[in-house]
Amino acid sequence: MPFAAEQQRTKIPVTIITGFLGAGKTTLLNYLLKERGTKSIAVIENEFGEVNIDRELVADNLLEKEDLVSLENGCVCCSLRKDIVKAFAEIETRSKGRQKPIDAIIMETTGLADPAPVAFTFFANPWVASRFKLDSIMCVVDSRYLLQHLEDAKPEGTINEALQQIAFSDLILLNKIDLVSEEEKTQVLRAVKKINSTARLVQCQLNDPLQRPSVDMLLDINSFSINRALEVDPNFLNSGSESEEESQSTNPETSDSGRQACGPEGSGRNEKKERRPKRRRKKMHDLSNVSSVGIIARGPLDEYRFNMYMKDLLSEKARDIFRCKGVLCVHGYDNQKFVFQGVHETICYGPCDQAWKQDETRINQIVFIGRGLDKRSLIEGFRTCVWVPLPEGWEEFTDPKTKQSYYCNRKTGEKTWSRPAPIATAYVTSTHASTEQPSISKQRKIPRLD
Ligand SMILES: Nc1nc2c(ncn2[C@@H]2O[C@H](COP(=O)(O)OP(=O)(O)OP(=O)(O)O)[C@@H](O)[C@H]2O)c(=O)[nH]1
Repeated sequence: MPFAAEQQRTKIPVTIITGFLGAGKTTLLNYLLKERGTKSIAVIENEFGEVNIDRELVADNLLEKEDLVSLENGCVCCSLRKDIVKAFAEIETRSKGRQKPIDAIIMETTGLADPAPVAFTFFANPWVASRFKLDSIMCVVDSRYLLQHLEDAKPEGTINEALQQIAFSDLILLNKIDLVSEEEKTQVLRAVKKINSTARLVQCQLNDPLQRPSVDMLLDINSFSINRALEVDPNFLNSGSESEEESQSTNPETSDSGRQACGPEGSGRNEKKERRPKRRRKKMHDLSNVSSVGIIARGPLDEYRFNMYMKDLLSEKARDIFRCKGVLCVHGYDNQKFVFQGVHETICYGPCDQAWKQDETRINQIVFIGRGLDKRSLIEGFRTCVWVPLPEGWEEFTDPKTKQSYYCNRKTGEKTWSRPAPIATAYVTSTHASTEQPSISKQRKIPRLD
């Protein structure tokens, strides 16, 4: 075998999973991990919000917990670009202790990431290029919301993330076909083909074992093509912001390809950049009006209150809340852990496969990602959902017809539907608050709200 081909063969294939918020990327990742057979797979998980729910949802499908590297609270295409190289280095270091070497890496990007700069790392950084090859960029499309996301008005000169993700992929999974009519599906297919007519297109329902593509169709398929990337963006190979020294770096510790990231904050002015020759102006990745609010609350949730809170919130804000998800501890369910998943107004809330472990701290973690989020009212609302014991004299009853709880004061005879509990003991923290850090989540550096 010629040397170049042999070298290519021994590189670890990397699959990038892209797709808008809530499209089904983690569902796909978990499916690939469960059905991996004898392959040993490492995962790079990138989460936009500081509260990392996906790590929790993926962890149980890993062979070893060391197989997961998390890049949190930012986008790999923006502020965390330099961290991609470090993540690869981390995987290489960790895999040295393994009996079986890593066969493949899957990187799940945030739903707001532009895959182009991530792909660029494979060509710009010689250290990465010598060890890893980009096998495929796979885009999971949410058939129900794609058209809405494509229509989103974006400021002049900025990218539409949903469009860019489709344009840059070589395999497109048209997911959630159970949620659209035939006519809607035809419209979505037409829109996808208009953006990208060359990618392989597979219709699927990733949450249904009978409607998923086989793993062989998804991993180690060698379908990324640099020529196609250049067709989509002739400037692709200039698209990074690496300076000459950075892109030649063979040491991942010093690699700093994220310094001049896309987006208004990242278009940083350092001297190196100003000395470089001018390139054709690229579209920016502008997330200035999009934010995430992460909330961590100790103590079980009152199920009824939480339902009401979400119902009220989504009846007003469903279009702007792109995504919410959480792991919850609900009062009255012993060790049962709950997962909450929301994509705009589509909500799914149910028991998790795993129970709370004996020594696990029972906390609720929830994250909202969206446009123009009102952080304080989200947190205050969530605070009222935390369950606390009833005050002296009050008892809880269940209405036999509606099955809804109501409360009765034994002494005064007063009745009420809403829980008459003081909520001052509720303990809620926000990832965006500014005061000091409580003990509950030390390693995540989440500041305390109250
Ligand atoms: N109806 C339906 N729901 C699906 C399908 N695939 C995934 N889901 C659900 O969609 C929700 C979001 O799925 P995830 O896999 O977490 O989406 P994601 O793209 O990883 O989300 P982010 O990481 O937040 O961007 C979950 O409730 C899934 O169970 C599908 O084919 N049909």
